[in-house]
Amino acid sequence: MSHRTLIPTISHLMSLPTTTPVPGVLNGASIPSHRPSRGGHRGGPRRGRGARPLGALRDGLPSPSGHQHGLRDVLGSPTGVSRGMATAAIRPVVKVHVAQVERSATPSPTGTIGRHFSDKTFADAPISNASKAGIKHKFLSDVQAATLDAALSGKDLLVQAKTGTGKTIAFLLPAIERLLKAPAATRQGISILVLAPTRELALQIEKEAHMLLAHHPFKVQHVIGGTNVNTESTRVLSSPCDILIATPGRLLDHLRSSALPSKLSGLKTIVYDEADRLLDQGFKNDLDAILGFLPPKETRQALLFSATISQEIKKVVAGALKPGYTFVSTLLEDEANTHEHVNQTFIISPQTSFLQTALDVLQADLISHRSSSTYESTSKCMVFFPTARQVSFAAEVLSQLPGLPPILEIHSRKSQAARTKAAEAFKKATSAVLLSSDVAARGMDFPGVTLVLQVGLPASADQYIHRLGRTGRAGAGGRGILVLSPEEEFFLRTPAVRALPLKPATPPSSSLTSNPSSSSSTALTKAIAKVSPETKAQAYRAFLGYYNAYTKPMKMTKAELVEMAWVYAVGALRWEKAKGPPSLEAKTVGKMGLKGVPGLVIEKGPSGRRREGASAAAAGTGGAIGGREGARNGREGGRR
Ligand SMILES: Nc1ncnc2c1ncn2[C@@H]1O[C@H](COP(=O)(O)OP(=O)(O)OP(=O)(O)O)[C@@H](O)[C@H]1O
Repeated sequence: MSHRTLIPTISHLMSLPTTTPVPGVLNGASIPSHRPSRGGHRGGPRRGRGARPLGALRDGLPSPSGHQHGLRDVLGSPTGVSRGMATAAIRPVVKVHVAQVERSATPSPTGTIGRHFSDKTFADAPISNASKAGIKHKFLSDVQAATLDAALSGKDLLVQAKTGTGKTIAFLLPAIERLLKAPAATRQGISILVLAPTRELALQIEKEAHMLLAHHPFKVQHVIGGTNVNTESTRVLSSPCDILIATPGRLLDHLRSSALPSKLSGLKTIVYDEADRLLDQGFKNDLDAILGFLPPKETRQALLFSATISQEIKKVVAGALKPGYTFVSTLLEDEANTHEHVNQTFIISPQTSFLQTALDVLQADLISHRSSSTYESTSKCMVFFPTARQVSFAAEVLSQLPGLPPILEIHSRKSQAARTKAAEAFKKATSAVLLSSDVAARGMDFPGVTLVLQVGLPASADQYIHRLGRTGRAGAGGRGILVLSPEEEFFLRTPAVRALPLKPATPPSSSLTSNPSSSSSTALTKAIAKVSPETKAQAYRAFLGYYNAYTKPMKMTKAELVEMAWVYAVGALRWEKAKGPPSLEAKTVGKMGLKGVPGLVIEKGPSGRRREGASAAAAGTGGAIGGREGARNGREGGRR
């Protein structure tokens, strides 16, 4: 028997300017680039166009695109919207339509209470039997129910719905259905193009598409970075492909060098998954170029989906959508954009104790998910660090420690084969720890994640929300813990974060007291001692690069930042004090604006190194901070 409640789903019809942006150009010239007075990076650093911080460049992450905004801010009252949109280019909402979606507390197929599931069934939905046969779920989720009709009618949609509520089916299903109904003569080449910001997400969407296409004649393929471009090109061009799932950088490579553009001339639907991410600065150039190869937007449907809609996206959506597009949000007004069933806490800990705190939290989760009969644990944790290099360091340390489940790592410094392997292993694992940078922050659907642990400052409130969204998916429960240092506490005071139900937590036993004689602490110290100086030097450089972008909100001078990095090197990485700080390339120091700041060691060239300021001196290793990594990972739009 189902207990039913009526939950409003709010759909806004937006009127767009009479000045249509130039086809094929995102964020066309008609859209002013000034930021709204509200929103933007109120607590975090705001990064201007073209001014990507080094911390971001290092690991290839572009500027955080903005804060999470409450529904009122996104949709707004008429005044709120005009303020939120802040331009004449996108006019205020002219019509508000409040639909009702019936939610059901009927247990979902996974046995959990599906709080984000409607009581519309796929069996009764206006879709083909072939699609019905491919779907294993019974009830449509809120976002699926709220968007199906509009998407089937061919409208352009901008959709916001919480993480893990089934957005993938919400865009794939109607696109496939529309393709099915299209005259056979128009189904030439690639009809549906799905863009995703990371390779892992593209592969995951492809899998979901395979499931939906099980009883359809259509074929799906992917083009993603990190694999052989020529092999990929041959596969896509010589085999049937109705649906292409792509990361922007690699897609552009193909568009520029192969016959792919002609295969896309009949494109019917373009999907932007993690739309706010795809439309931010990190992908802008690639996206602009891609759209230049596609037929005009008037001839195709565009579906933009994300759990977060930042201020940035509001300024650029008009380039991707047709005028008169529909905005759908399944978030209720004033509702926090995270799941009620995911308990969120934070711990304040010095950065030098971060790894000990993480270890204690992981061990506590392991114990709390241990079966009293079999003694097996179902603890499955994702641990996010700000940079790829910090992930590498943590992985080298934690994988040496006994008593932990398998330690997996996924970040931009790993080969694609290793990344895919780690993602697959974590999907299948009953108990494991996945250490990750932001490459796995969005979209990834790992079943049964019991805990998301975020260690260190998240790049933005949105990024915090997306990372947290790796747990509590499809109505399941989960827990989120954020570990911040006193310097990073400003993050909690930013308006978007204050709106979240984040509560202080008592740190696990040994981490803050850091009793050096405790066995866990001793084991950790020994493990850190075995990590290579190069890994530590890279973690130091990455740390410096990342936090360099946050000196303003941390209310720090550059000299204090350098000092903080040195404390981190000695205290957290156990870098040998007598060696002096790991060296940095002069050009990197220049880019970071740290020239002349005391406490840095700058490489002079192949022959030696030069000290800046007053710290200890000694020989060290070379290596760039982020520029090279940024360039390498730029194909995913600068993901970490
Ligand atoms: N109608 C449904 N009923 C039950 N489970 C569903 C339904 N639709 C999707 N799911 C499952 O919910 C999980 C999350 O789906 P999906 O990955 O599409 O979420 P999402 O909203 O795109 O998340 P994110 O914002 O993190 O990208 C998947 O395991 C998917 O199989």
